[in-house]
Amino acid sequence: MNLQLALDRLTREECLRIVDETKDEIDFIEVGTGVIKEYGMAIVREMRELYPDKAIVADMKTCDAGGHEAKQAFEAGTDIVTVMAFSSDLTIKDTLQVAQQYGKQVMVDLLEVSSRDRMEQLKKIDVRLVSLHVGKDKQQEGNFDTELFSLVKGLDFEVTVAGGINLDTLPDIIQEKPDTVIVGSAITKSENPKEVASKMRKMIKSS
Ligand SMILES: O=C(CO)[C@H](O)[C@H](O)COP(=O)(O)O
Repeated sequence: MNLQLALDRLTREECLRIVDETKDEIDFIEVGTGVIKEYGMAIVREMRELYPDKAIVADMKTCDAGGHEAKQAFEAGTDIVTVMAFSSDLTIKDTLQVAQQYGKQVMVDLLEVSSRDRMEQLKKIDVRLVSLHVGKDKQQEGNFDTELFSLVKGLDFEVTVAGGINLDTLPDIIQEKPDTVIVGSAITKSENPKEVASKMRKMIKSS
């Protein structure tokens, strides 16, 4: 199981400081959507140059022009791009095709998707990696709930999970054995990001 650090609602300087502090505790660096909107591909390129051996996720949250946006992010050095599950199949297929050309991956974000039919369709178009996700605004009604795992039960996806995950909720999530746990604010907004990331890493790696 991997730990992915999500960098959201942060300045470039804060992103660089937090990654520097936590780099030994995390497996993936996620450059968040808002950070990309602020700094563009330049910050993805900068992370690639600073951390050549770390896996980088560009949280593009693409919902159209999939091939073009994927190419932008892969050219900047990312390993994984995100595309929304509610997008047209054509958008997802184009994104997958570009990822294949670069030898990289696509993570399909399941934000607001609750239908097993959609999951079956995603399987049919060869989606491999999905993200069970409770969005930032939706977190006002509650953080990631393990009930969400029912959406992917019995389907052969690589599964990541995200949505307000913290030290208290992590143990129940680990029980469900996702491939990757994505954590943002519980680490980035804490007084000691390294300490929180380190505790999470220990819990994840000892499971
Ligand atoms: O994609 C995101 C928001 O849309 C975040 O990266 C993801 O939810 C993880 O951050 P947090 O732990 O703060 O919820």
